[in-house]
Amino acid sequence: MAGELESLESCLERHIPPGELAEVKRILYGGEARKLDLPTAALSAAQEKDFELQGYGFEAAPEQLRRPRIVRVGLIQNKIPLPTDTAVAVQVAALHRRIEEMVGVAAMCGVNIVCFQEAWTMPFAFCTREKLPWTEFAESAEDGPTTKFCQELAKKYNMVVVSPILERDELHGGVLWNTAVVISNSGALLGKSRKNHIPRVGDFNESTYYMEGNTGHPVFQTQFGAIAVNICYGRHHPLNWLMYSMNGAEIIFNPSATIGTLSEALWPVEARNAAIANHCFTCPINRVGTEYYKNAFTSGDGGKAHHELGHFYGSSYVAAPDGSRTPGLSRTQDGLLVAEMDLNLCRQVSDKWNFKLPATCFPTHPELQG
Ligand SMILES: NC(=O)NCCC(=O)O
Repeated sequence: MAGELESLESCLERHIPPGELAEVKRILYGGEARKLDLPTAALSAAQEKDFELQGYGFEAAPEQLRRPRIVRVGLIQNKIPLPTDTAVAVQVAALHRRIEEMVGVAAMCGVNIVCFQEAWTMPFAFCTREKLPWTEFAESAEDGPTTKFCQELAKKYNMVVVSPILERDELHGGVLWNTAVVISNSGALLGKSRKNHIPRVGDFNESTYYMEGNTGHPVFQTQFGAIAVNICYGRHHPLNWLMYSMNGAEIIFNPSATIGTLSEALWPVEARNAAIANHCFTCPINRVGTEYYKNAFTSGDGGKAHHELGHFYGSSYVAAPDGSRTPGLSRTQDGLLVAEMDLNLCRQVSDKWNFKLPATCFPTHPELQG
């Protein structure tokens, strides 16, 4: 990608004197994250399939009464492999193939829960405001081809799969939603979580297609921990994270599609702050690359019509409740980030800092009491 910075981390590594780098990382990231020793076969497969693979671990203190609750999550960010004017079914099939190879590598790395980027089966075409062919990418969350594909992956690899798609709810008038489908490691459908804050900012014209979701703040109990999905724009709303966390989420995924000129300065702050404020792990994932549309569209601001929404800057990362975080994946390349975490850290940090407890105990807020 000409002219795009590869990543903030590679820039720091290149330019900060080695003697000061560790201190810079401590201040910026809460310390040097422990690098996971990933299998050589996985590293070679990632290289061969042309995507970045990184792995980091978060520690918790040993406890007397609870065993460590170790889980590995995988975050996948990717470009669309084909031009946006390729036939819909061909684009979907190419994305399925790409994700299949990346999930195969996640399995080699022992990933228990994998999450893909927002609307992963399609270009992020909502900027265009055109209905066809983009609405043809919508599928049933319950039994659409993508859910069936993910169920096969889940069973094959004993992995929970979080699959954010454009949903068509055939049972309720064929209405569209922006939805994350959650599939258990057994392959069973655990449920779905609909995006509950819809952007009306810049060229993010998503309300032309779907409205605020009606599924509340569901939390899914998986074999590996309690998870929730706060889709993209929901990231900017602190109370949204709070609600998932109050409902018991230990890991909150944030599958996104966002561009450098709009949100890149917010990206490292918001999900990380949510992890701190809510004593949980957060996992923001952003797509990569620039997607080109044959028909130009305007921004409704008197400016010139254009063919691109902007550069999706990747930079997916994981933040822990103690405020530490992994480095981000590349700003320009497909990537898989593996993070190992001990979920005991959530309660340990909660007991230490107590950010949430006063609100739940405060007698003038009975609505917050269980
Ligand atoms: N996909 C989406 O909601 N994008 C809006 C922009 C942002 O939240 O950064």
